[in-house]
Amino acid sequence: MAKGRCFQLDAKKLLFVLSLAMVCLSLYTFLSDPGHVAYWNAQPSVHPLSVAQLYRKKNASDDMPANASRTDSSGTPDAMSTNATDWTATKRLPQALIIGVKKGGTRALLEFLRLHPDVRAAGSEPHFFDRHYDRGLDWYRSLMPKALDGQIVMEKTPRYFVSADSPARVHSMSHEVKLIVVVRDPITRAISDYAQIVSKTPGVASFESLSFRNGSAGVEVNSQWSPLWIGLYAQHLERWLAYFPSAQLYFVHGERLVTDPAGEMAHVQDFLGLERIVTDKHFYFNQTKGFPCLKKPEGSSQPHCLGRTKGRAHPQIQEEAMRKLSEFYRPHNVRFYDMVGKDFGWQ
Ligand SMILES: Nc1ncnc2c1ncn2[C@@H]1O[C@H](COP(=O)(O)OS(=O)(=O)O)[C@@H](OP(=O)(O)O)[C@H]1O
Repeated sequence: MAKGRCFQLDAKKLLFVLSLAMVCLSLYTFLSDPGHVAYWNAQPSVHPLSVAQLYRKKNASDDMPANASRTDSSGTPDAMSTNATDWTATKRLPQALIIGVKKGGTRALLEFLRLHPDVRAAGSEPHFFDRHYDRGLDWYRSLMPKALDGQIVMEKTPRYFVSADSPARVHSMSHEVKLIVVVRDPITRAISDYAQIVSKTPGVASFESLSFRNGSAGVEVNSQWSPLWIGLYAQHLERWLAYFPSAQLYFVHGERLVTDPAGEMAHVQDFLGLERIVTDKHFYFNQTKGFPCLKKPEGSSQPHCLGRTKGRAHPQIQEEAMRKLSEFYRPHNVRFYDMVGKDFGWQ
């Protein structure tokens, strides 16, 4: 009888141990399934390290960041991540915009910024706030590349700077968005704009004849002509300052972006709160092009210069016209320097 009871107790213990083992086994199987881990890591996935930091850790021996090694064709991180389930890339609205100016060097700036592992940028100009606003924010978001938490999403549309509706619309998307404007001597900018017009519309009237018209007080500057009107930076900036504090805007010196790209990029990275990863190591001066080019652009290991539409030959403008335009822009430029607290040195 006692023997039988003892056997009954042992059987109970055995059953208990077996059940415990089953529970442990199920728990182990559950946790080691990546699907479940991904579930627990479901977005928003906040990684304690920025992509730049992870990039450096993993590529300590390689001094050239190239987004290509981190993304597949859809822009989804792959090869770089040590554990793919740590990463959840999503499409987000931009936190920074290059809003202008047309012909200021906006494409160059965007391409330079794309070298940064913490930047994800839309390739073409969305023109959302000036032309396609009625398509809605979901449409706009769909144009953005996928980005990880910690990465800054950006786009460039130089028309925004001069578009009357854009400041209010951008503000209603985000009060905190960072705004970058690449500015360049308004006269050179106008000539660059004109060179583009000529390339698209051969036979167009001369720059001089479009720049001036007969007014009541004799020949006057035709400030309504778009290439000249865009250069009235102070006037356009006023509209943005009605919505955003000046600390939220950064003005890139367009001329210096050509002569000292790394120096300008240091300021831009600081403004965006990024580590200074894009440096002089990334640029070389291409004598044939006459501009700085990239040693290894995003998505390629080959040196790359911007295309033929960037760095066009400018027509020679008559001295008298240059003098009059310089006189015309002087007070506008001075006002602009006062507004931004920086003298760009345009004559
Ligand atoms: N690295 C590099 N390579 C080539 N071009 C460079 C570079 N950096 C600045 N720039 C200047 O960029 C000018 C074109 O400006 P944008 O890109 O803003 O033009 S656009 O508004 O998008 O059409 C373009 O103007 P143009 O020289 O008049 O063609 C260039 O002067």
